[in-house]
Amino acid sequence: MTTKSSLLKVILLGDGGVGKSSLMNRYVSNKFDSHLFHTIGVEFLNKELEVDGHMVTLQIWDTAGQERFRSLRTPFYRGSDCCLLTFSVEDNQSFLNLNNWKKEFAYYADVRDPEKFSFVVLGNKVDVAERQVSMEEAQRWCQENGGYPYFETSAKDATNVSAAFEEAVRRVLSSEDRAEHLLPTDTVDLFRKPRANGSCC
Ligand SMILES: Nc1nc2c(ncn2[C@@H]2O[C@H](COP(=O)(O)OP(=O)(O)OP(=O)(O)O)[C@@H](O)[C@H]2O)c(=O)[nH]1
Repeated sequence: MTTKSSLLKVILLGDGGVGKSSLMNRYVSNKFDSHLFHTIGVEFLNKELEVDGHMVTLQIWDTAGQERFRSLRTPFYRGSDCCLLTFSVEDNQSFLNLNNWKKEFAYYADVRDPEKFSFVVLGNKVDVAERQVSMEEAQRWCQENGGYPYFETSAKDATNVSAAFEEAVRRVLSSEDRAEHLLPTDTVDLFRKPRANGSCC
């Protein structure tokens, strides 16, 4: 087991109101607020965890999904190790918009090959009775877009929230340039080069 912790940046993207802030708060603080305000710009929280023997400091960036905050969020995409594309299963438009979110991320994060980047897709609010997006539809979209892992989550009742974030870490650690991600958190690598499937600041 490694004793030093690696720093990984994970970013949550998706339409306003799909539950990005709620997923982050559930995962980091194990709390849920049914009256959250919209995020303005970006916010981030850190969480330490161990995945398959690796100590990791996960830096989770929560972004504003509303279109009017686009220019405030996009500068923070660069350097992400994994992107959690989030929609709400009770809102079909938020599912249809996943393509736009993927494109926006790839453009501003300077990702050359989105099929190889570590995207994970979250269908949130599975606790609601009336869904507009089926699990099969979402899985099909993931298959057609590079075979991204798909998780049906609920920030409200905590379904699959930890599993989704842990999968994000596994994807990054098992990616081709794994060694690059194992820098301890107290190290600044001045020579860090842009990754083949992503970018860094
Ligand atoms: N039923 C249910 N409601 C949820 C869930 N997750 C979030 N919500 C509710 O959905 C609303 C929006 O949640 P947020 O977490 O603020 O959504 P967001 O994606 O961060 O929104 P922006 O900040 O505008 O981008 C809030 O009222 C939450 O309480 C969930 O899993 N189930």
